[in-house]
Amino acid sequence: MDAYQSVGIRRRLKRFFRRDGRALIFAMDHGFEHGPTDFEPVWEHVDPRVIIRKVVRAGIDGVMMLPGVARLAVDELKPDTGLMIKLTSKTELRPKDDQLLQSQLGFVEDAVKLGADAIAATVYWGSPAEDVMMRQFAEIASYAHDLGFPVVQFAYPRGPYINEKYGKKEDYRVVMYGARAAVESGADMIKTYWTGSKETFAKVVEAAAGVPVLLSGGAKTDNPVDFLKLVWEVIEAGGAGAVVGRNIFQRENPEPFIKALLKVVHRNEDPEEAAKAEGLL
Ligand SMILES: O=P(O)(O)OC[C@H]1O[C@](O)(COP(=O)(O)O)[C@@H](O)[C@@H]1O
Repeated sequence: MDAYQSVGIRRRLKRFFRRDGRALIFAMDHGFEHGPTDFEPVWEHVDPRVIIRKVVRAGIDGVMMLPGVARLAVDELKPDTGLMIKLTSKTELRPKDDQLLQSQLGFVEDAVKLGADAIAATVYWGSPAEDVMMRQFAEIASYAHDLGFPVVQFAYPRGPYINEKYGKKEDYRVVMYGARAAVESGADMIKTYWTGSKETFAKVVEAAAGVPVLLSGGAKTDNPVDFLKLVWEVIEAGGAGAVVGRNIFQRENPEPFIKALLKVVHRNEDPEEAAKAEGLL
């Protein structure tokens, strides 16, 4: 018979993933990680209530945010919207070299009190501060699992040695390495970078050995169809979906775009067809 924790982890993961095993999750931790200037393209979205109301109305599967934003905006969520609370971040105010460390800013109990369904933390694999983040993730994951909560690792390789040896953090060998390190350190869901092709992203998915790999959205694309095509390739490569921030909240009217994304993620719809159906083309 399964331990209570295992049942809890399975049940809470289902709040994000539909029967197809895929999810589209909205990322809303930028006010801290990048600063409020990230919202300048559509300033009204700086109020988390405003943008969370829109993404929930559009049918998003889950949302990710820091504890303080959850306190402001969770009333906008539907009962079945998955809530992911991230417990680490860093500001862009600290010295550049220190930005290769994500620090812990909240605790597992805080996420539990807020009604989280999953708990997230970032590890910058390859950073000079990798050791600190490994320990941080281990402590968060161990306690979260004890309480029956799944843990999500934002596995973001970055550091001087990576650039020296591989040239860029998006090299598939690096991304694949980070995803595998996330699996081996106990992650139940992984978010990472696009590797440039379906073939190489498929290797990242394979290296994750069945732990769902989701795309980290990245900077907003001018043409929304370009992002829809990127997500389509992720799904074709075996990815489990995407966690998207700027490509949603930096668009004036994000709802049709989200609905098109949901068609691509959950119905394998052709990106241009999905865009047309939502009036984006
Ligand atoms: O590491 P970067 O490139 O600064 O981006 C970090 C941001 O990207 C995310 O992981 C995903 O958001 P985006 O879709 O805007 O890239 C956010 O959760 C996080 O704040």
